[in-house]
Amino acid sequence: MMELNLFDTYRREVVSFDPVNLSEVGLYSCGPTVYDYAHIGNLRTYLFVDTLKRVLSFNGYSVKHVMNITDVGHLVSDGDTGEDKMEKGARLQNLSAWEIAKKYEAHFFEDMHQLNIQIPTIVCRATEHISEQIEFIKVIEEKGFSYKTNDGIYFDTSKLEDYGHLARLDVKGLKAGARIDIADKLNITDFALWKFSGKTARQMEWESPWGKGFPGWHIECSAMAEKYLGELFDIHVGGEDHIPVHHSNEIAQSQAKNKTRMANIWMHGYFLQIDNEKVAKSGKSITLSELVKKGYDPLSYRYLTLSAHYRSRLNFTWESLQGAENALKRLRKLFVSFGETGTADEHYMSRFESLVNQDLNIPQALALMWEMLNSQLSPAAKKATLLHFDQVFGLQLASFSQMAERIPVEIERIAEARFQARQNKDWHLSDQLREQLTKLGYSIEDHSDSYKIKKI
Ligand SMILES: Nc1ncnc2c1ncn2[C@@H]1O[C@H](COP(=O)(O)OP(=O)(O)OP(=O)(O)O)[C@@H](O)[C@H]1O
Ligand SMILES: [Zn+2]
Repeated sequence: MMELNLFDTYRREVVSFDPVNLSEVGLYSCGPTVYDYAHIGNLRTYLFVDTLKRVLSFNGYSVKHVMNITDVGHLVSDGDTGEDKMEKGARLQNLSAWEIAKKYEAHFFEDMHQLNIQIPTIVCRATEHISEQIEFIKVIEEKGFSYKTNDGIYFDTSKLEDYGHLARLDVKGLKAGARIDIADKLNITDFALWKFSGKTARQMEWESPWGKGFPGWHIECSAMAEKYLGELFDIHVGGEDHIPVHHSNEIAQSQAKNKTRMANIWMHGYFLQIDNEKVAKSGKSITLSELVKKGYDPLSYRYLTLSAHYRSRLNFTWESLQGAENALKRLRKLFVSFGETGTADEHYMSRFESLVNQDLNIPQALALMWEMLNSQLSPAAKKATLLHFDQVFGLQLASFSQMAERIPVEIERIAEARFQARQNKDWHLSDQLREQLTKLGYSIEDHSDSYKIKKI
């Protein structure tokens, strides 16, 4: 087997992957905060995690992937101040925090499905692991790494010699230049482990040895990763914004309790940007269903993300999405035109493996795919090689049938009218149009904000 090399943010270098346990790789990725729709920036990070997982499987590893759902405790500001994003979402949308969590978690998995992202082995909600988080904080407290203020229990980052190593934080410099109010905190980098409910009534709160309240955002990942993957596992993943705060704090908690840095390799996906600004819920934001409504195939977005290396920022434009869609359509046409599949080509397979194993060089692997398609290989060999590559790309070529692209305009028109009727809650008209489609030999698969036409 060829060596697999991955970039470790902790060491700032490409390292050879050497799993803790050969029979199963332990992978943890930070999941969504379910107070709003995920935007395509968030989805870029989940696509990166999915590609990483596919590369691990491609190398013969079985992967235990754990992902959390943040449904409590993620405050509006990274500095442990401001409202809880869940409670704020609930207030703005006139739903309970629990309803908000349920609603957006369902939307999130819908997006995952549309992008052909494999579901993690274990999905764990923060609100369902409160006792594990309390136990974790208790040990941190016993070991002398915490202190109490008026509004909660805080982690004392000055107790660790190398706090912030992951981010190469200049803690002394931060202190000297501090202009922000650190309230009752002892150090600017200290963070909440448990927050008290205080005077304002909360929808989500629990009893604890320190009083009624809720966990800080970072403790859920340390506690749940340890529960499902142990004190030291293989790879921990998230977006680049997690490096200075969230992941630095996860590491601090696990160092205090277990004397480990949680994972041997820390990997980070870089931002999707629009006009060179981070795509963000509070700023420029586009959702997957907006792309679908404009007529794009979700997998075109997947293709677009494959065209940039995960450690470089990607600037989203509609032109680039259109380019990806054109490429994907061409790929599907070629795939179908090749007819029966044959034997994959050894030479291209080995070049492909060395590219994906070199810190996931997917853009070059994609270029290699086009080189192979334009080569002198037989159609049957091309098809087999393409299917081999698609284990990593995840473009679902194997299940793509020619029919998918040949929906008659008339059928599209009726389906769209039915979608509009559904949006207007005109159930009678919507049912009539569905019947009409069934008679014409088509069925509709409904999604929350879109639909898919299928030949019966
Ligand atoms: N523009 C972006 N490009 C790529 N990944 C992103 C982007 N914005 C956030 N992420 C990542 O998406 C994942 C989900 O994060 P989460 O649901 O907490 O959203 P968020 O960080 O609150 O998003 P936002 O900043 O838009 O409010 C995290 O791993 C985060 O690092
Ligand atoms: Zn996390």
